[in-house]
Amino acid sequence: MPDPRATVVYRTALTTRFRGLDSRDGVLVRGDAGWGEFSPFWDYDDAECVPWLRAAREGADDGWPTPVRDHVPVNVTVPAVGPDRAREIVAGSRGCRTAKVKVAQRGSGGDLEPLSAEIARLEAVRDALGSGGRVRVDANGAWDVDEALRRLPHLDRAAGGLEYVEQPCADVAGLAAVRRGQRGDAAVPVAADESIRRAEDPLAVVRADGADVVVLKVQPLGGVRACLELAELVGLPVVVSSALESSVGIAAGVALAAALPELPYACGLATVQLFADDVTDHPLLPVDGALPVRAAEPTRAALGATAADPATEDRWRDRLARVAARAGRPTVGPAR
Ligand SMILES: O=C(O)CCC(=O)C1=CC=C[C@@H](O)[C@@H]1C(=O)O
Ligand SMILES: [Mg+2]
Repeated sequence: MPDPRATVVYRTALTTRFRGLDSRDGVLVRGDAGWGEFSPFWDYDDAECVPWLRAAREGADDGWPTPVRDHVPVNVTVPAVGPDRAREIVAGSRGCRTAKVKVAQRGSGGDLEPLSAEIARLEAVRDALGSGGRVRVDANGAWDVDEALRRLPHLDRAAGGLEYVEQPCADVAGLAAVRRGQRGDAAVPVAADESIRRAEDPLAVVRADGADVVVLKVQPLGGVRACLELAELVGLPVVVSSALESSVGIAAGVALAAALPELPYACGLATVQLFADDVTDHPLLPVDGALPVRAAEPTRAALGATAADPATEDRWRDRLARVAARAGRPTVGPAR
């Protein structure tokens, strides 16, 4: 096993296919302040990975700002699964009172999932949550404006009321058009995710009146402090969400959620539930629908169970070295 005081490459299967992935991998880096995670998805190029590395180094070298709360309410994340599995995921969510449901999935032929399948999933989620719970959907930018306006009233009804729709369309103009195009009294609020984390100018969506809520993810946005600054500039309610990390990366999201002055919505940080194995014996899993505000310390046994195969290990070490060279500072920890 690699020296856990330096850098460790992990890999785990996912319990349910998510974002087209059946497994997740990344690097944990250790510094004077603790642990950080560097785990950009493989479809991100080296330039896009630089903020992810900045976030990992913040966790390892600087630690987190002072929290203003000691727990963070979280949502259960329901991938694009059938109604029975959706019900099971909500029932096993450790008390989450909010569910985020993936919609607008494309099949292998490129066709959008039928509306009837999305309705069945949402009805099952509402049934499992009961009337007091909240339901939101995430379309990951896959609809055009007409498709969003056509589907949203049906999904809103099936869910017994949607809290918001995350990234219904790919671009800022589309988000603004979805906000404008809905009937006033039945309008589903719009949350911007990709329009913040993958945008050259994350404030463009705010200027265009394209969002009611913004989703902030620590790694792609360059760290907890960078997100706190962005939240202040944006001036809209913030939902902190994961980038599907191990408990080490989730702890950074929790640190952000804990430091925000206001936290009106449940956060998308319960995704360790999608990991078959975690890097610690004390995973950041919800208790009564909330995560405790604390760090996550990798443990020897868990690192053994999640140790990456040599090819994955080499791939990550090469990527880390390339991105570190771009970022202008040496890789954290000694090379192998
Ligand atoms: O917000 C959540 O409930 C969980 C995190 C989540 O949905 C995501 C994590 C990682 C990649 C993204 O495609 C996805 C998202 O779009 O928000
Ligand atoms: Mg999203």
